[in-house]
Amino acid sequence: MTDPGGGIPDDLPDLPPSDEPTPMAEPFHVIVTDFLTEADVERPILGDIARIHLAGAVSEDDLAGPLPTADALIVYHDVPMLTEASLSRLKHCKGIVRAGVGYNNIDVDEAQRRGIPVCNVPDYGAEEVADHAIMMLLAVIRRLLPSHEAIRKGGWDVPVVYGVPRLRGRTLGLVGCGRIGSATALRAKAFGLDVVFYDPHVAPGFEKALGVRRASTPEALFEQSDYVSVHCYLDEASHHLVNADRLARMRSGGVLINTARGPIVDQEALIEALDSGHLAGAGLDVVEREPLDDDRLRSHPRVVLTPHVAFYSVEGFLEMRRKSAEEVRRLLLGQPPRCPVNEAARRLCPA
Ligand SMILES: NC(=O)C1=CN([C@@H]2O[C@H](COP(=O)(O)OP(=O)(O)OC[C@H]3O[C@@H](n4cnc5c(N)ncnc54)[C@H](O)[C@@H]3O)[C@@H](O)[C@H]2O)C=CC1
Ligand SMILES: O=C(O)C(=O)COP(=O)(O)O
Repeated sequence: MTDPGGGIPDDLPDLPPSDEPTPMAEPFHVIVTDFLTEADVERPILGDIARIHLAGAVSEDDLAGPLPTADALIVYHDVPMLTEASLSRLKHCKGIVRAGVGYNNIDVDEAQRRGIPVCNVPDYGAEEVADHAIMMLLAVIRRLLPSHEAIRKGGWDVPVVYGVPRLRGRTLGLVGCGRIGSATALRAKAFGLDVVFYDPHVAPGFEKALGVRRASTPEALFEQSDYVSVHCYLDEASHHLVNADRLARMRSGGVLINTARGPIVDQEALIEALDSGHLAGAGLDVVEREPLDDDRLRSHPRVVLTPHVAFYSVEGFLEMRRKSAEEVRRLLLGQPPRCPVNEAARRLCPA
């Protein structure tokens, strides 16, 4: 897929300073596993030391041939999972860079066992995702799509909004309050929402600094919330964290927004809560299996869907590509990486 808003940015970094190691006679081999169809951003950053191969893989099998030659990988999201099978094919890989925040599509533990450093790009599109979450909340609550559809069909259907609640004074619960959760909290406060979060890993006192409240358990969060927006990462602990029991604890007429990862929400439980009327609606940028294969969600009148695009802006996407290529450059040259996610990568950082 080609980035529709892509192109070469004006502010690409200068060529490497002359005290860097001399480029090798035999260039490194960087494989971009999926998604990209042009390396116009990556080549100016890596071209003096590496050849870039766009594998265009849509399944792990597609990577079987190219992987043994890789000195580094840039991984997007189209390959469903970079598992042990793929990692075992890497013979001299100096590092894997996930071009994005969530690295749940890479078996990081297996990479660790093999001593392969893994890094991500955690800082390129938090504001876009927060904007997207708020947009979805507003669209669901203010019934944007039914209104729009009615007009498209020739109507001017005022009753479509009857029953819409006032936003100010309601409570938004955030599951996870890291970069994106915090950015969503700040936006929600500007709308007059009371914000509460559940996040077992953020430091005490964080809530005061942000001007929000903290719930001590997921149950407490759901019980206090009219609306819930999901912003944690996907791991074993957060898989199906949003389940039937917790949805039932939400105030009636609630709305669930998920811009994080589909499997954090039990999709069956969500559909039941929508169909029973307990939930007034949902906004989903991510679903359990992508692309969406469930017609009940696709055609649901109170669900707003987008195809995993919350991160996207022209500027954010270019920033992510540039930061990914710069990280690969550091790994290839044996320099400390900027954003290590496993111990093998952290070991390259000075103490
Ligand atoms: N839809 C999209 O386009 C995008 C989605 N994402 C997703 O959003 C997630 C969050 O991104 P950031 O805020 O940048 O990450 P972050 O690492 O800054 O924040 C994640 C927060 O979730 C918390 N957390 C982890 N497990 C939890 C649990 N079981 N319960 C409650 N909180 C928990 C962590 O303590 C952390 O504070 C990413 O991991 C990624 O999956 C990220 C970028 C774009
Ligand atoms: O950066 C992230 O984590 C994202 O979700 C961005 O989208 P992707 O995962 O690349 O489909």
